[in-house]
Amino acid sequence: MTPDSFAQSSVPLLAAVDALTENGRLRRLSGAFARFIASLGGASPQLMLACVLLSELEGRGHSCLLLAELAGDPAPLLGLDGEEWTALRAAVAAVAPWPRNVAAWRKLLAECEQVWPVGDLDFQQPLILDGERLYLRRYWRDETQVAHAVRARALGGLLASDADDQTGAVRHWLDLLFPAGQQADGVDWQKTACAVAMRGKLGIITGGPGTGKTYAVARLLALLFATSGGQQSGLRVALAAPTGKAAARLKQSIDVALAGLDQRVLAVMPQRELGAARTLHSLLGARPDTRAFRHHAGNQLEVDVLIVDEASMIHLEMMAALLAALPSSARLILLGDKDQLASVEAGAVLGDLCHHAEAGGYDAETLSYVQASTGQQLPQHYAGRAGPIAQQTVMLRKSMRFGGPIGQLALAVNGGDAASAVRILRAGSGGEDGAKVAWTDPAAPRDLLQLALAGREGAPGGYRDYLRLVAQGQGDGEHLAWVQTVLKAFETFRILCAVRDGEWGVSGLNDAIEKQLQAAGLLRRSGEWYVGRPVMVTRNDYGTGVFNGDIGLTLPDPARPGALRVYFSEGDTVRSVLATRLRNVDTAFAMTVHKSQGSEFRHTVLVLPKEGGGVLARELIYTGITRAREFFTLLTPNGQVLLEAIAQRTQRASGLRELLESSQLRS
Ligand SMILES: Nc1ncnc2c1ncn2[C@@H]1O[C@H](COP(=O)(O)OP(=O)(O)OP(=O)(O)O)[C@@H](O)[C@H]1O
Repeated sequence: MTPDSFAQSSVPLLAAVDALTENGRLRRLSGAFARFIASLGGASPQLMLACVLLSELEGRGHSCLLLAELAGDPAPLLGLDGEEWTALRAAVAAVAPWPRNVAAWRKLLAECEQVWPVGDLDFQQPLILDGERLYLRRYWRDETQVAHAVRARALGGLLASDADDQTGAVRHWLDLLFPAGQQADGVDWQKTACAVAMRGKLGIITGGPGTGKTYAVARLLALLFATSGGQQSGLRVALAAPTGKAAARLKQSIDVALAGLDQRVLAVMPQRELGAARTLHSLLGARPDTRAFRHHAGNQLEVDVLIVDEASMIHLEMMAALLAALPSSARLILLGDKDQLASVEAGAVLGDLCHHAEAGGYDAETLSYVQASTGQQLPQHYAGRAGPIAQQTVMLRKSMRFGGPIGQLALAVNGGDAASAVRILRAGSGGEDGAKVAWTDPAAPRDLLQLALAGREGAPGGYRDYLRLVAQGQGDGEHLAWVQTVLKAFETFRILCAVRDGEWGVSGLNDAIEKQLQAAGLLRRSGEWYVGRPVMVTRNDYGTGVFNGDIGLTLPDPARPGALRVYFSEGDTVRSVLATRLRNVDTAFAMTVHKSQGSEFRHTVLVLPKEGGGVLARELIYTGITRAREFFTLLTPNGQVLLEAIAQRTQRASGLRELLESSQLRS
């Protein structure tokens, strides 16, 4: 085909793409990306359609496009209905042959000028065809780098079970640190996790909320100090998490856990303070207006141990950057819940890393090391040959915090058992006031407003509490102490939504709640900024030092009468910024489940919309439930939506899992 005939043959497809874009069914970026690829020359309508799909999927967190989806029916994956997909397909088929199966798609794409089929000579084409996956070059590179780096860490320099001195020392300290013994299946998984993390340069500890990940990692730190010189240890430890809130929570929990250590262990710990936990952006040295970091392969971090919490929130690009910046001599410990929602941006790194965590899959070498270092024989059903990452991964299986209905509900949802989930929720609602879990069927959003105002009978929260504290003012007390009291009260209760738009979404509910609180005399709104306004930052701002996802409260500035500041809680400290300096913020009485990751509230309300589909899946419900520390309320105008969501699993297309297992890594 000549360039002109290429352009002509793409006209019907681009018209179909534009029509869907106008209706808000496709991202504007997707059509623009396909046009950009066509502008480089030689793009067939089939390739342009693949580009549109690839771009759409990237927006939904997938790192690649599986040719099997392209050859089958990708409509559900794209959130399109059958007719919309048929229109796109017909626009291609009208002018060019429609590839019949995966092999035909592979052949067609491999012949495109803008596609690099891995293994051929690389001309730096923007698209990459790797086996039966089509990638944007950036994600292919990130996946490859992550797989290389993680495998190298999992394989390199492992302690052997017969390395008598070192393994013996690990055993000695572990027996002291974990005297109580069994937790689940006759195994102390926390002790096992510490032993496995001591074995090499990678330790992955996954588990649901309250399974003691932080408790275990605090003991791991003590063990690392004890075996590296005790009080004279010069071990450089860094603590980090994807968000400021999660970082502050990690530091607080580690401090509490360290304080509870046995005196014999404390005696060998260095007296110096662990540094504050930082966000990954700050640890790596993010720079304004660029995706590059100050720390990278050529200027690595100066740490010996890096502990990263809430690892499920780390997206592919960030994980690649983190691994590049970490010296190979440093130990990386990842903590997180593999069943939570994956990162907002592309990738499902922790989920891919933890693919075998449930089953174990430990090989003979690992079993023998665990026996030598912990004195425990893992049950036979955890034995297997699951690859190097699985050997360095331990799943904590018993919640130390949730025994009651919230824990049971989370388990039922995670296991896809909708009937039990409904039973637990309904039993709570029918029971006494103050039930730990409850289900409310509102007819209209205004039914939610009472809950937003005052919580439910016997369960704490409602925004009334913190707003009353705001109204009382600081009196004769110290300003900062008052701010901390108000922030604490605000943190007890939160309304989480599954979706952003519509009357049951974040935007509709924020408006409605604001009006209700105003009508109740709890808010005095005048203009955009008002005393008591909770806000969420929607974009990193290096000038003011606030980051996407940070939540703050607007309160009077003690130094300037009439001025307002937004206060952000960070563990024991509070940061504040003049309200007028914050440009990218939303009101945050209601927030999405996605944005709530890394936070917990005493009472969490999860609001589901009237219609299912889209983002509504098991992981979202599970993440919402596990944000509740003591009380959970589900609110949905249509119970069917809950059932459908529990039945639906989120699968993100990625080649990472396969790569991690492969002994022949692409390069
Ligand atoms: N082995 C244990 N013995 C006694 N208490 C424990 C043990 N493990 C954990 N806990 C307690 O259980 C609670 C939850 O533990 P921890 O905060 O470490 O869990 P987590 O998995 O890090 O939770 P989250 O998901 O909230 O981050 C804490 O109060 C902790 O002190």
